[in-house]
Amino acid sequence: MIRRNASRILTKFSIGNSLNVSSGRCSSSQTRFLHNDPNSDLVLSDVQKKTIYALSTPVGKAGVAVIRVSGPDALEVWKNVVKNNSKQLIEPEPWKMQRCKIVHPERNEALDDALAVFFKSPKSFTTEDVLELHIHSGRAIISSVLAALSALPFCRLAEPGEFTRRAFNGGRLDLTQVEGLKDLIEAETESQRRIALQAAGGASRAGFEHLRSEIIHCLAMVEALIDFGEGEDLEEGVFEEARTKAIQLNKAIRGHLEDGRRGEIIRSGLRLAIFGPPNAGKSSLLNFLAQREAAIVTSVPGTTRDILELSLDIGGLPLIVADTAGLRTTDDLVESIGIERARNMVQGSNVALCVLSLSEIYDTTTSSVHIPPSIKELITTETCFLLNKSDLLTTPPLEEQIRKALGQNAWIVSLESGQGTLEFLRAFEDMLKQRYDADGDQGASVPLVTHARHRAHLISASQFIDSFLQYPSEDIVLGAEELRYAAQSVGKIGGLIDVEDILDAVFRDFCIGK
Ligand SMILES: Nc1nc2c(ncn2[C@@H]2O[C@H](COP(=O)(O)OP(=O)(O)OP(=O)(O)O)[C@@H](O)[C@H]2O)c(=O)[nH]1
Ligand SMILES: [K+]
Ligand SMILES: [Mg+2]
Repeated sequence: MIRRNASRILTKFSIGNSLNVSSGRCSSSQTRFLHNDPNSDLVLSDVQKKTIYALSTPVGKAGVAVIRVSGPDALEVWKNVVKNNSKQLIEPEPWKMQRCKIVHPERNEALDDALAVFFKSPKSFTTEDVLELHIHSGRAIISSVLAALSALPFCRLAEPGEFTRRAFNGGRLDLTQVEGLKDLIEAETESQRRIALQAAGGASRAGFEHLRSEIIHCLAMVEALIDFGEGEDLEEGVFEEARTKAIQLNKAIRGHLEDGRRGEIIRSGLRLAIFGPPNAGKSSLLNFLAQREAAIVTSVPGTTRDILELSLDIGGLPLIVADTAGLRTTDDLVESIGIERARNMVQGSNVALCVLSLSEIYDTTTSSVHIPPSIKELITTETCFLLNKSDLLTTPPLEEQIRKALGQNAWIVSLESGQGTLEFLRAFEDMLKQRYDADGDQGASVPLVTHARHRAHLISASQFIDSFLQYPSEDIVLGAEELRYAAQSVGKIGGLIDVEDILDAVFRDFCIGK
């Protein structure tokens, strides 16, 4: 009786492709995958079965190049090409580097003096048998070894990303780890590296898996209620408990969604817009940040017309810094288009830095700050201020004074003399790290959502949970559907579907049927 009910739950969850369809149930160590299209037949297709090889390092002259081989015949590849000095077979000792000669399988000619290592399945990157040949990196050597491998009829050249694809299919990596691995390779700054390493190492996977198992736990309560009914076999109050849990879960999901998009911003680069009136020193600031004469600086107001963007690493954060046209009313057609672009740039930025000439906005007699209306309309509570040209005032105000009018993120500098610039840079970096960085001790914690895809699935999970909460206890069958969809939405983030945890949750938490 219990088993029948349990397998009914299981059947409902058997969506997507199964690696072991005929066996019905997966053992807890096995993992099943939900591909984006649940009807696709991607799993273990012919493409997967063959042994593949590829150069894993860039082509060119260097000390070492690595050729990777993966698949059921990796050992066969070893036997054909990995030999000792007398061109005799070497027995592979798994996971141990072995000195060898790489030999052409047909001509028996030594191609290179090398190191080889055999990774026995499943303890390998792809979970298949893997062979790595560490050869000297030179065009002729690399092509002779690749040609030798192509002479083996049971091997073929790998498609782009195919090793990682196999690691995913084998359950070594989930989708967040695949994305993390790609981001790690592409990381250009410290914060990007840190965030990608977390994801590649499985921290995002663990976070999403936890969320999904909590939803499943909630679903299991509702399922038990449907199957056994409250009162007889189940304790009272299960429905309320499920609702309370669902409310908590939605709160947790919203917490992840309301992270200021830090993860996505760090991956793609933080957009910093420099804006302000003409001649304030906006282009001078860009040049200071870039440490080169990237933008034209002249005493002519309206020098910058179009947007000039540079990618910079500031304090380990990736910034896309935009210098913009000075904001003023003008009859010049070209300049007015530039000003329109500047406004859009400020509004679309993550951080806006307003550069003002201190002598023009600070009244020394009244100690007050006056900002032109064309600038004022673009200012928000998040706007940062750089009051430039302090050298033009005999007694410039203290930063504390101007912060009373402009907020904490305001600094006084002279980009010409260099006065205050390093202090500004340090404080500005700290502020950015506080807002965006994924460094545990410096700023905020590592964000869970690093891709728009994660966000979309989390939003739909949250909506399904909301729908569940709309149903009264008489309609829990319909409510359960919503929870099921919520779990699936979170499952899609990692591309993983593991059915065993549903059953575990049911049997662990309820004393059913005694
Ligand atoms: N005295 C003084 N002059 C400065 C300072 N910073 C910049 N300047 C000068 O101010 C003028 C304008 O500088 P830019 O950097 O071109 O100013 P901008 O805001 O980009 O100007 P537009 O592109 O025309 O809007 C140039 O002559 C700079 O040399 C400063 O700290 N002190
Ligand atoms: K100028
Ligand atoms: Mg300029």
